[in-house]
Amino acid sequence: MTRETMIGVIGGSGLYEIDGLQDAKWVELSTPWGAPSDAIFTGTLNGLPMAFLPRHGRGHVHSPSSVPYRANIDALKQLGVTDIISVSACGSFREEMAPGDFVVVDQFIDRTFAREKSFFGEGCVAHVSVAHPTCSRLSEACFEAGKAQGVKMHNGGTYLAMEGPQFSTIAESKMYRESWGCDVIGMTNMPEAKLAREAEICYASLAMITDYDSWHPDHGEVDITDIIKTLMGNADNARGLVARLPEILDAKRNACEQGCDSALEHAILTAPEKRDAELVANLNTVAGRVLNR
Ligand SMILES: CSC[C@H]1O[C@H](OP(=O)(O)O)[C@H](O)[C@@H]1O
Ligand SMILES: Nc1ncnc2[nH]cnc12
Repeated sequence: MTRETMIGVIGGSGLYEIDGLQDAKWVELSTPWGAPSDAIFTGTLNGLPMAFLPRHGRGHVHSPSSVPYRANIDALKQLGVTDIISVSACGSFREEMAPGDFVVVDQFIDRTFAREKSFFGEGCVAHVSVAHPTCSRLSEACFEAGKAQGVKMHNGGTYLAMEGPQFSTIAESKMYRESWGCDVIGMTNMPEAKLAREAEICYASLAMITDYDSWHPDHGEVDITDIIKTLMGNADNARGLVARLPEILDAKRNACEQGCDSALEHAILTAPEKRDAELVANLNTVAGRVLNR
């Protein structure tokens, strides 16, 4: 099955707008899961359709715990987004992953606990695999685009998703780094990546390193003022990286070889006659492909 590529960029802290889109407009959408974080900026970038959504809203209104993750993914899917690039500010647990570097994340440890994590539930139960939570084809494209942009890129890394909003204690930071083998830490990629998989959208995560969290003996504790300074430079590089994606990604593509866009094929366990009609109606955008056949 060939499909038209449409890129969705979720901009994290410091990335609230992108430029260079042709025929650009802000689109307001509603979803069964509430309103998305903000209106979505749509247009084409060098011939490729693109949608940009600031995760925290313009002006940074939503905290990591209150970002409407389900509404964001549903709204991007409504627009026809096939590939999500999630851009996030992160702390680093590795000396060699320095502030200013980007990491193409390929694994997560989810320590969040105060968020809705699934579109499914009572009356329509589904279990998708997130063993490989990011799309390798899309991640590779981000890695190449970052290198072309001149950013120091790291290919692969484990992202610890914490609830926040406070940063970690030194004991937590050392545990995530030494015992759990994590590479970076942030507050937002979970449940975002899980929801993108449930919605059958390819997902890649670009972690922009802003600090060394609190484990590093020479860097002291996380300082939000330093983070913001680093974010300014990072955000320009993130915009540059995104602008290079149309040179790398095909405008039409085949089904995802990894199966991101068929994740729901056998995932729904609830028998058709036992399904909750209201939930099924709410799932129309994300799971209509399998529920309506
Ligand atoms: C600006 S420091 C903490 C803040 O930054 C990250 O946001 P995002 O992932 O949206 O870039 C982190 O997760 C926290 O929300
Ligand atoms: N050290 C850190 N911990 C959690 N989220 C972050 N975002 C940026 N730096 C972070």
